[in-house]
Amino acid sequence: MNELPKDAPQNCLEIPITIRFGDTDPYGVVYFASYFRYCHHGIEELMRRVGCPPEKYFRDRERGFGLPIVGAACDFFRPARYGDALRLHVGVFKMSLRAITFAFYFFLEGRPDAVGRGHASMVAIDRTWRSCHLPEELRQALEPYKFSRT
Ligand SMILES: CC(C)(COP(=O)(O)OP(=O)(O)OC[C@H]1O[C@@H](n2cnc3c(N)ncnc32)[C@H](O)[C@@H]1OP(=O)(O)O)[C@@H](O)C(=O)NCCC(=O)NCCSC(=O)c1cc(O)c2ccccc2c1O
Repeated sequence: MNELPKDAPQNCLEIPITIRFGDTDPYGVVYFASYFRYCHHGIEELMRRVGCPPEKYFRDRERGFGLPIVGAACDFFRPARYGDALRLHVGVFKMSLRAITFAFYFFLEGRPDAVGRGHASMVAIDRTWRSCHLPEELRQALEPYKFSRT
């Protein structure tokens, strides 16, 4: 997403990522699909941090809603390898009444510039799998992590 700021804003949540052997390709470089798993991990950790646990909010049978991913993309600027210390910064790039776009920045220890950057969008759906309003308490809880709070 071209509109993503180059640098991670200050109000992101920072999460250490352990690179597992199985996350890498035959050259020991983190495989692209693993980054998407790290991104989802970032969403889960952010939701936990704001008091909206993913196990309750991803799929709530009682209230009848879910939060599927409708789009995701990542750019990779430098390789990360097995044994590297990776840090993920996750924040909310955009949030409307029905959809949230999270942004992700990956950093390696000792490097100021992100080695990878990406985004993923979730849409609230109702029991009929049509979009509906996000739970208001989730929107409010994520507000402090929005990139620009206008
Ligand atoms: C989810 C849909 C049913 C939405 O379609 P619908 O027609 O009802 O809604 P709109 O198209 O009008 O969109 C509403 C709202 O969302 C924004 N939006 C839609 N698509 C995108 C997108 N690609 N990127 C960004 N934003 C998007 C749109 O602009 C509107 O915003 P407003 O601001 O205007 O309100 C339908 O899209 C659908 O069924 N999609 C398929 C979803 C799917 O199969 N995904 C595959 C992966 S599933 C997955 O990975 C997954 C991950 C999880 O973490 C889950 C957690 C919990 C439950 C399920 C999960 C899950 O399946």
